[in-house]
Amino acid sequence: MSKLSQDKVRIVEVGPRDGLQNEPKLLPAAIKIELIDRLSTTGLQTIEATSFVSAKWVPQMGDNAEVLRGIRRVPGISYPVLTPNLKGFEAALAAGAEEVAVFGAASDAFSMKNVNCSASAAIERFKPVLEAAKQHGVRVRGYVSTVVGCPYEGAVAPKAVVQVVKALHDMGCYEISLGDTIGVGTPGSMRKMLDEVTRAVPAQQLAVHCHDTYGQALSNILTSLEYGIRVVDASVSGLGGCPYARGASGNAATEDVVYMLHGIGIKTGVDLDKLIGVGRYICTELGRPSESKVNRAWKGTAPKQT
Ligand SMILES: CC(C)(COP(=O)([O-])OP(=O)([O-])OC[C@H]1O[C@@H](n2cnc3c(N)ncnc32)[C@H](O)[C@@H]1OP(=O)([O-])[O-])[C@@H](O)C(=O)NCCC(=O)NCCSC(=O)C[C@@](C)(O)CC(=O)[O-]
Repeated sequence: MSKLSQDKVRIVEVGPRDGLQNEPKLLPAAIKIELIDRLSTTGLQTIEATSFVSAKWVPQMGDNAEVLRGIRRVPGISYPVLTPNLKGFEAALAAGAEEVAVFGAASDAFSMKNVNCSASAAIERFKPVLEAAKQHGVRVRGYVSTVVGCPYEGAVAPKAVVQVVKALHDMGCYEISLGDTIGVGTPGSMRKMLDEVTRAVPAQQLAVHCHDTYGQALSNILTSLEYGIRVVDASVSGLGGCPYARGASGNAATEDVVYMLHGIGIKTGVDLDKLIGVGRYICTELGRPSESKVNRAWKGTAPKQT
């Protein structure tokens, strides 16, 4: 673990999408834009802005084009958006997307609830997205949900995860994010899954996306670092969850992830003070407390770490 202290981790901030898609309060586009603009001042390099899915399915993302068009894009920061199919990709492209993400799952039951088709049918829908993205010079990230557990099928076999990860990798996704969608994973189940996935696809092309339902997200992220993974998804103040995984809480809070990584000596480029300010801003707008322990405890400076 000592070698880690020279390393860098890129954080993919998913609060404006993964966070807000599952907040009961519908925020106006102007607040979402303000959130993303404020996040752009914190040193984050990747901020997932919205998703081009059906507003009938996820009404919270119905203002996707307005949000993507409204943000102030900072050079050097990527603002990916979710696109489940070609229709979503075309709408995202028209609104100026330069990076998109396709999202598959390792469990059929979850895939049916989430995108109304099986896991393998979803992969088929991604093929034209990847082709169109290539033509337009748009980068594509891939997600695999339910990598350790599914809300409908229970434990998920690592082999099922490998199959989807490999399909997305072979299709041309530059990075694949492994989603513990319902936050049931532990370092034990993460290791079993990562043992097999990192044999199939290099750790340099993987990310982790750990929801914190059972309070294991930071431990699971730390476990993924042991495997050489250096991209971590997180949601400011731990906002959100997944609309098709009832009871799942939000992602690891970005503030907590940054605090942990900086404590190990890993660089993220993120200014924790600024990030905490953004977390407080969006929680005030949502009228809810922050899920970030660091945000709640912060008194202006980090306590001395030993
Ligand atoms: C995928 C669909 C659209 C399929 O939905 P469907 O009903 O099977 O689609 P369809 O092709 O049969 O079309 C039905 C209607 O939807 C429209 N439609 C078709 N595509 C689009 C589109 N892209 N954008 C807007 N509208 C669309 C289409 O035009 C048509 O409109 P109508 O003729 O009825 O007026 C639907 O199931 C859907 O939108 N699902 C939402 C999924 C979602 O956003 N889930 C949350 C994100 S995933 C997640 O959170 C997990 C992740 C990534 O964070 C990682 C983790 O934690 O594991």
